[in-house]
Amino acid sequence: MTTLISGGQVLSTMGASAADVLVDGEIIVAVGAPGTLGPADETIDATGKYVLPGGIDAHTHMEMPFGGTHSVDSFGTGTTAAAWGGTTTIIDFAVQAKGTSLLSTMDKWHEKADGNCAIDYGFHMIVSDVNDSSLKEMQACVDGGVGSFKMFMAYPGVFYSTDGEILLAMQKAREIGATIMMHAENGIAIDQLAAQAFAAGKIDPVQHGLTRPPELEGEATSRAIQLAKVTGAPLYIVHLSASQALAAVAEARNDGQNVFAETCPQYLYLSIEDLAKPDFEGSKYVASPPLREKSHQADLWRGLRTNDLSVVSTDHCPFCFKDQKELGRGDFRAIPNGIPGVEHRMDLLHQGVVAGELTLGRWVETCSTTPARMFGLYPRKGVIAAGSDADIVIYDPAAKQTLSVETHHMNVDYSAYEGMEITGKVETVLSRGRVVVSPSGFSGSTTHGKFLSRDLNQYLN
Ligand SMILES: NC(=O)NCCC(=O)O
Ligand SMILES: [Zn+2]
Ligand SMILES: [Zn+2]
Repeated sequence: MTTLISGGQVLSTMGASAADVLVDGEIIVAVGAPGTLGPADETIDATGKYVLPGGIDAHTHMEMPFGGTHSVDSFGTGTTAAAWGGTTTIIDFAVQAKGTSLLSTMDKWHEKADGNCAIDYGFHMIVSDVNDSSLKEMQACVDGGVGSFKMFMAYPGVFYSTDGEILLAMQKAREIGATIMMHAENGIAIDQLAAQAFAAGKIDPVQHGLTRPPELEGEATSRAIQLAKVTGAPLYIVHLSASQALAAVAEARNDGQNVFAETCPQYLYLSIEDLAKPDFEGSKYVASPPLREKSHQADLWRGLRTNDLSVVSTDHCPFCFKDQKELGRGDFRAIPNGIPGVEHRMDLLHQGVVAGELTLGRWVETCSTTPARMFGLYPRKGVIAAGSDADIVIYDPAAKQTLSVETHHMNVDYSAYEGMEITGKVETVLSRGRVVVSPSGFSGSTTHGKFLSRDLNQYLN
């Protein structure tokens, strides 16, 4: 079966150019001047639209156990919502519980995801129990296509690793060519501040932000960078939110160190004012690192332009307001951490293009091409080119939409972006050549997505 996408502006990291795209089965077979390809079994008219590589969200948490509950999107509902929003690949986190092995964790995540995804998916591994055997197992994870390991300087007693444990994992990563991803917040200091606030009767959601000051993200980021320098391991800072952390990343990159960072749409658009909303509404915005003062946002947009921030991921981790966020009424420390967003990343970053913060090329680069390159998926994913998977988004840059819980497809009872007006909308999405979203609705299936075993040799290009 062949499909011709004709008349559109094909986007790459270089910007837009008028071209047609021919798909045969699951693969793009040609990209050519308008009118030069085809005929095909089916033609999709993309006149006036962008034709871009499907989004790659390198940071999601489907069905994640956290804070005594689970994030509410299953792999099925979460990947379906992702597809609606123009994301055709996710990389989710398998979570090692203390006392368990990395390999049994990987098996468990395969059981959850395999046969249950609407789009292709890979895994990173969260290492929360550093010991001789888990260090050894890191190589087996790499062999199983999982070559990136997230560690936490936050959440003492849960996911937290000491500096010594981080050093050991970084040494191993350096030895086997893997990447360490870091949740960089000083969790030991934060827990003291949070306990003091609670003891003083300060219980509201905004305290989550006030007790996690940006300096403690900056400090942890600098510490992770120094540990990476000593060990020679590449480092990827996840969900960077604060100007102080960005400055540390920029300095390391200027010095030529292999340090990379992502930010997330919530840090570009939402702020501590959302966390301070009355009637416990602020709980909808509790995530770590927390939403910051608005003054950080301009620095983050600049970081995206200068490539000190290389990737935009969502850190999609949805908990319902009712029954889940509610667990922390009376104690902000018990509010499950996470904000839903897997469906909206492409639209929200397109707003950056509309506002003049990003070029079209940078939109594609931060949301698709760079995550593909960094995590061993390029050129199979992240580019519209002959030989690549036909993961293609046809995007109408002039369409208008309003984000809302009433219209989104994520399995969560609120939208963090309720009422936000967006210019631009996904019109059609192909996942490996199959139309999964079109103006007639969702036509995919949650058995379509395949596990992506990632190639370490492609990492961090
Ligand atoms: N970010 C967050 O609040 N929840 C998900 C877990 C994590 O990424 O730290
Ligand atoms: Zn994290
Ligand atoms: Zn996360």
